[in-house]
Amino acid sequence: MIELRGLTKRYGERLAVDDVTVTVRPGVVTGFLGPNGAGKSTTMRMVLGLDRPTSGTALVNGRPYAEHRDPLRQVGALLEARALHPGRTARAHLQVLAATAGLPRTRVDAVLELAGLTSVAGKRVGGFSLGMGQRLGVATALLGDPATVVLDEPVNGLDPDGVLWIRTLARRLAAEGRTVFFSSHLMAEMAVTADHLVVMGRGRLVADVPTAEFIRRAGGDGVRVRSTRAAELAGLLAGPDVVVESAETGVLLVRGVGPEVVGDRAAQAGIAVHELTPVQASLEEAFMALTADEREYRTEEQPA
Ligand SMILES: Nc1ncnc2c1ncn2[C@@H]1O[C@H](COP(=O)(O)OP(=O)(O)OP(=O)(O)O)[C@@H](O)[C@H]1O
Repeated sequence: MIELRGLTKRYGERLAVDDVTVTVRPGVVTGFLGPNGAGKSTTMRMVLGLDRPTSGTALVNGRPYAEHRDPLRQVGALLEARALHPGRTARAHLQVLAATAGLPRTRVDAVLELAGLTSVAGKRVGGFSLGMGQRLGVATALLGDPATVVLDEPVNGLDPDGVLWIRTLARRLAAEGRTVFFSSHLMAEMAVTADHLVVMGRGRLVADVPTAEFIRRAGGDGVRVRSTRAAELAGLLAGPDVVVESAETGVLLVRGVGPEVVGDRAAQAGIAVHELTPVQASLEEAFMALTADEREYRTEEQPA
């Protein structure tokens, strides 16, 4: 579990993280979204004790990171900037870490296997591709069999196989009851991987909601209806929770009721319908709508 309470980080005049209070729960995959410069990396660094909050607290499994006596067993992290000794093999890299943290050597082979790196375990990491380096980063994060896993942009540089691997792994780790908190710029990836979303914009918390709810808030799912009697049908569908828009002549976009209701009402009135298509709002649209203010502000603030 990660608990942020009034978490704030100021760099000179800039409030990188502004009074953020949020709980990242175990058992679900939580995605961390926000435009560039929103404060995601700074927040993750404070969770991991790499940056000191100006005010507020960041607790991991009930304590600040620095107060844990066995930090690698508590939280595993993959951060964007990783320093790897290029001359070391993948196995040696993990063995050094395991020895330093007092972890059993068996964990090294276990995470090499988990990350699909067993066949290249004896190769020097200096020759690793970005994707292999990313897999080694994830293996490193999981070395201590941690209850909480923090991954900053884990799918960066991964091929489609690697992306699928991260998705499956994140879901498995959550199903095992761990807290999984990961950031990504790939909205489509978030939509299929994250159960819950924490969204930041300009240092502030913009949303802390289930993924489905996030999409619904920004317009939600709808039904596209085509009929020569569209205006008449729009009148029949009108209601307090129903929004009917007309995208083009003879076409309606209906929100608030499902395709069954639209079809039934049309049939009852004897109105022929030539198209009835459920339309899902994309996570990308939802994200853009929710963070528009934050991005506009930043553009004004930092002219290119
Ligand atoms: N060490 C630092 N000194 C000064 N300002 C910093 C420092 N680290 C971050 N910032 C500023 O704090 C703000 C938040 O940055 P941060 O890297 O946390 O954002 P982010 O959401 O991770 O962005 P990105 O997606 O681009 O990585 C930015 O305006 C950044 O310029």
